[in-house]
Amino acid sequence: MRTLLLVESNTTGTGRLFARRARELGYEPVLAAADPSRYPYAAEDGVRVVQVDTTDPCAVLAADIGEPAGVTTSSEYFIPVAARIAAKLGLPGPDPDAVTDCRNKAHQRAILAAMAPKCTVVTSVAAAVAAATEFPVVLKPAEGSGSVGVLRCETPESVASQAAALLSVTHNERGLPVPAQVLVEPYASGPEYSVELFGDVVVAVVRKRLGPAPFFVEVGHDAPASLPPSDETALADTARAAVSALGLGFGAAHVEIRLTPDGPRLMEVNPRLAGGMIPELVRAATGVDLVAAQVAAVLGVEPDLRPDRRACASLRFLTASSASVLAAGDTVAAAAAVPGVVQARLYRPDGTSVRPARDYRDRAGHVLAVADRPRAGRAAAVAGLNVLREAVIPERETR
Ligand SMILES: Nc1ncnc2c1ncn2[C@@H]1O[C@H](COP(=O)(O)OP(=O)(O)OP(=O)(O)O)[C@@H](O)[C@H]1O
Repeated sequence: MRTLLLVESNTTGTGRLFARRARELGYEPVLAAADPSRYPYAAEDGVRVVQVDTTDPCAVLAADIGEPAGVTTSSEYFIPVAARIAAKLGLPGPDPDAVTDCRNKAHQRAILAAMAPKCTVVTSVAAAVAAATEFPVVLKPAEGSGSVGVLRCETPESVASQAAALLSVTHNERGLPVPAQVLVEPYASGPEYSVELFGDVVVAVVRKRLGPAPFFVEVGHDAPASLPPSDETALADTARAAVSALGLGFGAAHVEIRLTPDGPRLMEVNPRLAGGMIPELVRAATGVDLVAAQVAAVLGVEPDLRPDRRACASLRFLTASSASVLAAGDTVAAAAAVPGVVQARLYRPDGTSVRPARDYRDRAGHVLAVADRPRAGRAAAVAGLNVLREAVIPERETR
């Protein structure tokens, strides 16, 4: 049996699509997982799961994984392990050292200094306060994703408390150790975009919408970004240059860039597909299936990156503005029935508490809309979100 080995998966968003796309290409997915209970979709979709210590490439190779024809992951945390396993098996994949280094933001900033905000890497609260000379600054952990722990700070006091909070974290949400390093950077102003690259092909430039400061929660995305061609070219050139400088270039890369008054400034290069349903957004806008392309690339199959449409797709995520509880009622069906909306979802069951969002984990659902024109796409997504929002009941109204 020809198999695709998935080394863990993301738990939200596009995780289960990797297994589905493998099957569509004629390969059977096998999911290696330390804790299979994270992935209810595996049982629902009949995906074979092998329980193993996925932090150790040798342990995975020694497990009952058959003879994979390709290896990949949709989880940020396991990109280096998947790359090492692919390399050991002589299968297509990214350079393991390049993806390992890339996951450390301090390393990234050192390589990409000319393209990114000036960054100081600190290991103590006092050093963080000393590094914050002009406000606002942004503090963030050296390793992480989904904007977890990323905070805009306006005062030395908030720098001190955020640095202390970040330095007290020793393990990430998967229980893996994280370096005791914090980045302190000047705040770069301007709208933010992501360039969705595949190899050196720009598949899409996406406009990112953020929730209220001091957090950086992605609350919406629009594709295409509808920029003047010169700005689009500047973003694409910056993304390609960054990926190349980091020694990446295999498969998908998700490159986040702010367009500041002084030109493009890199926020981050991710050596993977975008999360946050962006691959679904890109597929709705262009017809290019980035998940299928990534699965094809690791299997050594030519990925199909040809767009077959020019639609305008908009995603809007559901968040709460005060402490709330979810009660779906008929809101999902009602939001899905809004003209232009092609997908509406709530992520958690009735009765789940929802707090104002600090990072991606606090998002409670989303709406995806498609239209012929950018403004119509955005309007449909907002209209759908307004309907879905009725599922979020402020706690004060439930007392
Ligand atoms: N120096 C900065 N100036 C302005 N905004 C910043 C800066 N650094 C980070 N941000 C904002 O915070 C967001 C998250 O930062 P970063 O990408 O480093 O964290 P992350 O946890 O890897 O998030 P993600 O997985 O969403 O990319 C950025 O997309 C950007 O909006």
